[in-house]
Amino acid sequence: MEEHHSNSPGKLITLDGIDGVGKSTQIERLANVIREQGFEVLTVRDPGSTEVGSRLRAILLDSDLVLHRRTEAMLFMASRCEMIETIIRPALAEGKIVISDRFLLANVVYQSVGGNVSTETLWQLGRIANGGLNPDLTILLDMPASESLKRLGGTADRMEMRGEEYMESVRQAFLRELPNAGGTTCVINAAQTPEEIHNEIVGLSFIRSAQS
Ligand SMILES: Nc1ncnc2c1ncn2[C@@H]1O[C@H](COP(=O)(O)OP(=O)(O)OP(=O)(O)O)[C@@H](O)[C@H]1O
Ligand SMILES: Cc1cn([C@H]2C[C@H](O)[C@@H](COP(=O)(O)O)O2)c(=O)[nH]c1=O
Repeated sequence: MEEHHSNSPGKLITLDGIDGVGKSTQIERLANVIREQGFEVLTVRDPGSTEVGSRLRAILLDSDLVLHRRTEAMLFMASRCEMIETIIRPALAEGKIVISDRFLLANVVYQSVGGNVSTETLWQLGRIANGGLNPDLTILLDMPASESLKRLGGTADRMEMRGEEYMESVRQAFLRELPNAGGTTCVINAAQTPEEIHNEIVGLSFIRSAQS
């Protein structure tokens, strides 16, 4: 399968990182800034953003189903495939800026840690499921799991129930696997105020050049 970044007029930006680092908070701010520059922006959530993706999200995160780790991985990939083919690709073809809350990088790190599926297998399966679509920019928000998990309220989902040690291992895997995400990548310290993080994101040369 030929590997290519989105070669459509649009751009695919993804934000990722362990639970609680502040992805949703930053995506909202970033989308507003890019819209103010006159671009059409679409935000999506992985897993989710389609009917089947929302149903798979419920199965994956909130059900008590026991899943083999490869089953878990491929269900996330199935959700992403539907989101790419029915939502993301058409938006890119129309020249929109698509910002995704998570993407294949999360799949590789969350489903490889503590399981018996290698990162190499997950990258290979995930790239097939994505039809070869890579992000143009991946922003990794990074901070210790011991701090990010303090920010979470409510009922823990399947991944959060695996505990702090698992989440810190996922954090380390994010840092290790980021270079394989394709396109431009960057790490931003998430242990700052929302404003400081936002200013770093909008200051990225990729973001500034997309606006020029
Ligand atoms: N820079 C920050 N400093 C302190 N608290 C923050 C910061 N950014 C977000 N928060 C708070 O942390 C919580 C999680 O934020 P947010 O939902 O944006 O994170 P997330 O990475 O999307 O989380 P999840 O992965 O669980 O969806 C929210 O209560 C939010 O208000
Ligand atoms: C895309 C993707 C996500 N996950 C995990 C990561 C989180 O714990 C949840 C998603 O919920 P959030 O509100 O975005 O934090 O699912 C995963 O394990 N594998 C994936 O491919």
